[in-house]
Amino acid sequence: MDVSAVNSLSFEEFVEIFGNVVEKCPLVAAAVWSQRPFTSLGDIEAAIADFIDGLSDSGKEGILRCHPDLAGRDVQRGTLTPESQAEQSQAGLTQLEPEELAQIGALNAQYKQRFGFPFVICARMNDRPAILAQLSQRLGNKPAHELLGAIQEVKRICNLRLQALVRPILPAPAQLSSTPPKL
Ligand SMILES: NC(=O)N[C@H]1NC(=O)NC1=O
Repeated sequence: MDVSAVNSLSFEEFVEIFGNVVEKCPLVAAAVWSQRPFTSLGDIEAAIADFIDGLSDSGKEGILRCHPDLAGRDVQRGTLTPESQAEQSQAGLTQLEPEELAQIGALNAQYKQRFGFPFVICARMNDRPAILAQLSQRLGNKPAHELLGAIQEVKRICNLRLQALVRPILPAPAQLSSTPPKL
């Protein structure tokens, strides 16, 4: 759909379609709907980013806590959202060997113990080794720094989900002149 089609959606339709651009947080879509008309895909992204940035730390943590663990219980149970399923599958996280599952499970638990929210990373922009390396590396971050870094990842995931839903505005085609240029 293009941006003008987005602008013509009712509140209910908008939340139905955009309710999971931030995982399990339809409130984000509900909050930005009133900012229509949007001028571009980037404009929608910016409205969402502004809303998230305006949340308190506990609000940001709430957003992170709505994310499923990577290669976690929801993967095993088949209860991921369709978006998360596609992302985790693309990063190779839905078909891990038992040792890899145990390794990522232990690191996820350590991360959650340290920061109080699950490890979040844009799976589509990383492969399995990069995700494991980031998980180990980010465990060493200071909590305030990690909260902001994790929220950046939420925005990356959101941007890719938005791109799957909205066509960017294409530049208008150049006008063809009917009279040949004078030489
Ligand atoms: N925990 C976590 O990062 N979850 C996610 N990342 C991603 O790209 N999709 C998700 O559901």
